[in-house]
Order: sequence, then C-alpha cells, then structure tokens
Amino acid sequence: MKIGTPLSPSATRVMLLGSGELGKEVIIALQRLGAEVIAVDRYPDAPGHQVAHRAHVINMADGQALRALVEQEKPHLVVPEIEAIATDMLAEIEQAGLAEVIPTARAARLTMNREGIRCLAAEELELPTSRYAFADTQNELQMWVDKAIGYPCIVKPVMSSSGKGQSTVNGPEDVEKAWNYAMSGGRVNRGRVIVEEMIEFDFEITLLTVRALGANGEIETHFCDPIGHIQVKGDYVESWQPQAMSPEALKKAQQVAKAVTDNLGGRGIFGVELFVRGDRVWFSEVSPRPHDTGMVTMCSQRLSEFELHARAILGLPVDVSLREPGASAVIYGGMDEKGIAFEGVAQALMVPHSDIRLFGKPESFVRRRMGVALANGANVEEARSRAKLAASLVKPVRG
Ligand SMILES: Nc1ncnc2c1ncn2[C@@H]1O[C@H](COP(=O)(O)OP(=O)(O)OP(=O)(O)O)[C@@H](O)[C@H]1O
Ligand SMILES: NCC(=O)N[C@@H]1O[C@H](COP(=O)([O-])[O-])[C@@H](O)[C@H]1O
Ligand SMILES: [Mg+2]
Repeated sequence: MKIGTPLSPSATRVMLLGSGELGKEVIIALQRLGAEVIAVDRYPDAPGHQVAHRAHVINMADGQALRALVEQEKPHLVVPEIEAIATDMLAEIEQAGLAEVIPTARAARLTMNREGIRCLAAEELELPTSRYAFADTQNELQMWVDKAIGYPCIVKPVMSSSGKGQSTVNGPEDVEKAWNYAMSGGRVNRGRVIVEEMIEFDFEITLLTVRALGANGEIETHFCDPIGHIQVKGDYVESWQPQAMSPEALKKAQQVAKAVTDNLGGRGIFGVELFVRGDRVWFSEVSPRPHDTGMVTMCSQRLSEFELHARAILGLPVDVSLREPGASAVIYGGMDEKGIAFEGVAQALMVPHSDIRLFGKPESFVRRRMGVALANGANVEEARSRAKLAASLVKPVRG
C-alpha cells in the first residue's frame, strides 16, 4: 500500500460503504495517514460525507449501483461500515480484482446474516454460544421454543443491527408479538428469525481484535483491553474500558476472538461480542469493523479503534495499549425532527475530564444515536459516572 498525498497517484484511495458516526472517525484517521477517502451512504449529508474528499448517495444493497460506483471511483480498498450491503457484489468486486474488500468479502457476507456467523462459530469452529434455532414462520418459532430453546429467550431478525426487531420472550403469550416485531424490524424483509436461549451473564464485553501486518510482513493478532457495556433493547447506551475479568475468562475470550478472526481473515479491526459469567465465556456475534461500544477508545486508548482500523488496513503498525480508564454514554435524539440543536454543551464540558462527539446526523429520531459523551477517570467507576453526567446534560432541542 502506498502512502501519498490525497489526489496524487500514490495516494491510497479508500471507499467507505456506510458513513455514519463510526465511518466518519475512520475517514478522519485515514486522511491523517494520507489516504484519499470516498464516503458512501444511503442518505445525503451523512456524518462521514461531511469530512470525506468525495461523497455519494446510493442504495448499497443494490449490487449494480455498487459496482458502477466502484468502477467509477476505482478505490484500492472498499471498507464496509454497515452490514446492509450487497455482499455478493462485494465478492464479485474482490474476485474481479477491482478492489480489496476489508477485511474480506466473505467476512462481510457471513456477518451480515446472523445465520452465517452463528453457524460458523457454533458448528464449524465449535465455540460456545447460546442454544439457538432459526424459524421462517410463527408456528416454527413456537415449535423451536417448545422443543429446544425454552423461556426466557430472545428473538431477532436474521438481518438487523442495533437491536432493531429484537425482543425478549418470557412465555407463550409473547411469541406472536416477538414474531411480528421481528418482521417489522428486519433490515431486509426476509421473514426469518433466530431464537436464542437467554444467557444470564455477569457482564458482556466487546473484545476489539486487530489483524495487522507485523514487522516480518505476516499478519499478527492484537487484543485491546476488554470493553464492558450496557445495552437497552439491544442497543448500546454505555461502555467503558477496561472491564475487569478473571484471567481465565480473559484467556478464553481471546481464544474465541482469535478463532473467529483467524477464520474471517484479512486486515482490520473486529468487535468480538462475548457474554461472561464467572470463568465461562459465550460468543455472541462479531463486527468485521469498528464497533459502536468501541467509541470509548477515543478517550481510553493511545490509538482509537478507528485509528487502529485505518492503520491495519493501510498495512501500517498498530499499538493497542490502554491510555487510561474511560467511558462513553450515548446521546439520543429524543424527538423526530430534522436539523435539531443541542443545549447544555457547555455544562456537559464542565464535567471534569469529559468530551463530546456530536455526529452531525441531519435528522433526529427519538431513539437515534446523535452523539456520545466521553470521559476519563482514575478508575472505570469515576469515568462512567462522568460520561453519564455529561451525556445527560446535553439536551437536543428543536433547531
Ligand atoms: N442470547 C442472548 N442472551 C442474553 N442477552 C442477549 C442475547 N442475545 C442478545 N442479547 C442482548 O442483546 C444485545 C444485542 O444483541 P445482538 O448483539 O445480537 O444485536 P444486534 O442488533 O446485532 O446489535 P449490534 O448491531 O448493536 O451489535 C446484546 O448485546 C445483549 O445485551
Ligand atoms: N451497531 C451498529 C452501529 O452502531 N453502526 C453505526 O451507526 C450508523 C447508522 O446510524 P443510523 O441508523 O442512525 O443512520 C452506521 O453508519 C454506523 O456508523
Ligand atoms: Mg451486537
């Protein structure tokens, strides 16, 4: 990979597929390393569009539109930032040698559908996961719950993220509602769900795992310190780093992460989601890209997960060391409105060792993530309370 100045023939050209809050930070990190970056998303003025060299709006699930744009822009690297992409076309693009897909087109395909990654992890790699089954109808769902999964359990569309369409089923009376909710919340209406046994975990973590070129030119695997997080309705609201865990559980978590990321291959960062109880560890899912809970690394690590991704994909050395304990807390839109404003920013920034990131999304929804508060502390508890306080002081108002 060549490092040049943007628009020069030696610059590495990178196309981000998805340009939300995570992509925006990857774009900035890439540009700081001399890359030329093209941001693509489904709507105009997405956060990453606002900082990239060029911006495009297309339906990324439309394979032909995707290929046409890749042929037009001729990126060296195509970097998926969301799951809902025409992954068959990514494979064609990779096969035809039009661009390198990060980390690989196969990783993007396997992780966009819960069925792909769950079967790989549980059946092929034999990693510990919750019990699970797939269903195409409400009757089939009920049958699997009765026969194999039991109550309580969790129902999710096979293609969804950030908790969309996900619900907990506590008894037979909840099954119909969960089925209907999954049908309305799936990304592509495939009419298929996964039902999972509810794991009673002590805590859950994201283990950021980086595959990067080492000094000898071979891929090396690096683990960041575990990130603890809290999810509400399947969407993250708070995260912190480091999450304390037993040496045994940490070892198992790293083994699981290594097995999954070795199999998926390529270069870049992965967010490996794991449930932990005592010394037991269950694999939940993996993002072959920066993870929302990893936004905490903007204040807790020497290099954020975005800088690590940028370095790894450009073939540069990485450093996953922790700088100091940190935490993040989400700022939601709280209203359905275009062009909102924020009050209380000054008050939020008066919280010691705090910072905020407002993503610049042009439209707010009640549960849309519009920003995040970050904070450091002498320990995770102090960082968490500061981040939560700072987030609570930022008040979205009608613009
Ligand atoms: N089998 C399970 N047992 C216990 N909790 C679960 C289970 N499955 C999901 N959860 C809870 O729901 C959260 C979201 O689930 P999951 O990660 O599968 O959804 P998602 O929509 O892919 O989320 P994201 O895209 O934000 O990662 C988990 O982080 C966890 O808190
Ligand atoms: N859990 C996945 C995740 O956090 N993805 C992040 O959210 C954006 C979409 O936000 P939007 O739905 O508000 O447009 C994505 O582009 C990505 O940055
Ligand atoms: Mg998840």
